Amino acid sequence: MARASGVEVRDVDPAVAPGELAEESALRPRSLAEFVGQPVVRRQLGLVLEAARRRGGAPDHVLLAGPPGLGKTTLAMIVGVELGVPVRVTSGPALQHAGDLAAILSSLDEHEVLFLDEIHRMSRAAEEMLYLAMEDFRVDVVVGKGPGATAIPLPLPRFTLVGATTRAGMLPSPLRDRFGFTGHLDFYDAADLTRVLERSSRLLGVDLAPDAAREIAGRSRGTPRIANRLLRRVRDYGEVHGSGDGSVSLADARAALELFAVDSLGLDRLDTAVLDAVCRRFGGGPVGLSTLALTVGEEPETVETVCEPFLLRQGFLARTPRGRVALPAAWAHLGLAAPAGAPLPGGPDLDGPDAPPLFR
Ligand SMILES: Nc1ncnc2c1ncn2[C@@H]1O[C@H](COP(=O)(O)OP(=O)(O)OP(=O)(O)O)[C@@H](O)[C@H]1O
Repeated sequence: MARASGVEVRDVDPAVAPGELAEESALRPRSLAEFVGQPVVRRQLGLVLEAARRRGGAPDHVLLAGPPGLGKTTLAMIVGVELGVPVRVTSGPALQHAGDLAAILSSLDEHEVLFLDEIHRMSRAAEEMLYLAMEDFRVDVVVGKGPGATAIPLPLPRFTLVGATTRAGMLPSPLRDRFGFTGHLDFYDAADLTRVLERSSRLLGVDLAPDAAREIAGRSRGTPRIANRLLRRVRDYGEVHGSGDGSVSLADARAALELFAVDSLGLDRLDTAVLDAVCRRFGGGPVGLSTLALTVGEEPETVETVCEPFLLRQGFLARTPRGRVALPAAWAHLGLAAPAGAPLPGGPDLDGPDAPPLFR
């Protein structure tokens, strides 16, 4: 945990080396004005916060949904900064007992923000307690056991819950319905990622050539966290093999990205393994999620939340009632010829986060 602008900021990114966490944290935008891209969510959230500020009250609960690394945690911290209140941080997996949640809720101060990351991974008991806390600002603490047990209502301060999830479709509707605003974060386009990289390189003191920034942006999988990570590797390359004066050229960027095996579209090892499995191993599919995950040696949830959204968005894969299928772009990217009768883009649109489980 680190304190910044009166807000507790916790950075947990297993993909980043420990020495880089402070740097990663330093790159986080601290206000909505600094937050690049996501114009719709920025304007919607800006309005919700401004109205609450004018009323002098706490805003409605906010749900932030989208793939990893797009800025959900960053926005949660910004909610605290914009409202001028502290943010308490916890996560779904940490709330396995209702008592854990009751302890956090009862220690909140009036108008504080509670950031609950991975909210879809909360236990059922904590989730039920949260319904009451969100709606009536109270929890019922059960005292005693069996028929003699009594529920003692404990009033809570008026707080704002900011929930974040990579699996909006997994949230039960009573929970979803209790959020007054849901912001859906989408992958960033290359122009916005270029702006993220310009800002980050300024903060890191790297003199990044504009064409080098565009090159990194185009290979960042639409994700600011990946853009920042690649920038650090490109900076390393520039320091060791480049001019050594803090400047990074397009040639440095290309050589570094090649060294770290980031392909022309930014697909990483797992993305490529998934495409390769669907095309080569399963003849283009359909193949079910568990079989696919087993084949590439990953957890189904990782394949589904980290890898697939980008591959679906890029038109490499489609979901059908019988499983994942490769689209022509996947075959072309792997340099393979699509077999006759391979599915074409524009088939059944069953790949949204809210698609019924049958289709996932
Ligand atoms: N809009 C943005 N502008 C500039 N930088 C951004 C933006 N969004 C995210 N970043 C950068 O990307 C990093 C990752 O963002 P963040 O941790 O908020 O993502 P997340 O959606 O919460 O990811 P996860 O689901 O994995 O927790 C941040 O450290 C920040 O530097």
